[in-house]
Amino acid sequence: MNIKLGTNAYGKNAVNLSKIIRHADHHEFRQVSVNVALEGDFDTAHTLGDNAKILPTDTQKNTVYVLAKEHFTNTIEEFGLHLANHFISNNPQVSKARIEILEHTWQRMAFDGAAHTHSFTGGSTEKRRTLITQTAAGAQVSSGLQDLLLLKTTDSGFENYIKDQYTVLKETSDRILATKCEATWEYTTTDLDFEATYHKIRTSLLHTFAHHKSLSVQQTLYAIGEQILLANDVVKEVSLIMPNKHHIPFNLEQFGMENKNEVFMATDEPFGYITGTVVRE
Ligand SMILES: O=c1[nH]c(=O)c2[nH]c(=O)[nH]c2[nH]1
Repeated sequence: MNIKLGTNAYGKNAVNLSKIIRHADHHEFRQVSVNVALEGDFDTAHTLGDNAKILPTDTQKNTVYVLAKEHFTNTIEEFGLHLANHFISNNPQVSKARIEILEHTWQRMAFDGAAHTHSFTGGSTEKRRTLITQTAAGAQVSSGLQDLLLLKTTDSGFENYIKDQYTVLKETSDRILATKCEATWEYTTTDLDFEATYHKIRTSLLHTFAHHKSLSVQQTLYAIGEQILLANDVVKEVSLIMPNKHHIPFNLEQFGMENKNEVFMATDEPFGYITGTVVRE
């Protein structure tokens, strides 16, 4: 029987790093979590225990902190590209470097419309994310966001679906639509204004969610992906995960009252799980 090593990778996950960027009149605070994964010629490490081609994950972790001093000054995309390039350029045994960066957002406190110089609020669930993959052929960047809570109180319905012997769900032309959105988009280039493009796409996502008259989560998902592609030539495709965070009308009739679509029971589980990728033909 012939046995060999299949796909493999190794690296350091959750390298948690925060950085103060000191500007003349205010501080910027950045907090990221970095995952490094390397693929390459590591067969003998697995089959013989020969570590001659292994750059320790501890060294990978240190590299993230050291390079952050000079090279984490801008977007997570630029920092990720620098890290990926470092591992590829300095390690001939590495054929692919994957750098994933998750950014937790902190906002400067504002008093009477003026941002405080060095105090921040955080705790939003939303995170910005990027994945850089670099091989000898070049680098590929995909970016996105996760844990973005979205909700609208009208302009959402769900009707005309299949009804079989197990269907009890009532049709509705007016329901709450709520989701915890995860979006990932693949860029066609590594040479672009990552900051401006990110904010343009995020705004487009919010705008479409807000203005779309939704016949289903599926339709809203497609509309968001379509708008992002229509407005951004630099985006190749968009993947969205939009769980349906149900708010079910509570039956007030059992207490002699009418529920005019005002009182709901928010249920965490089970939840609908709607995913899709929107691509150019
Ligand atoms: O937007 C929706 N899509 C579904 O597929 C679905 N299924 C369901 O029970 N409610 C909903 N809502």
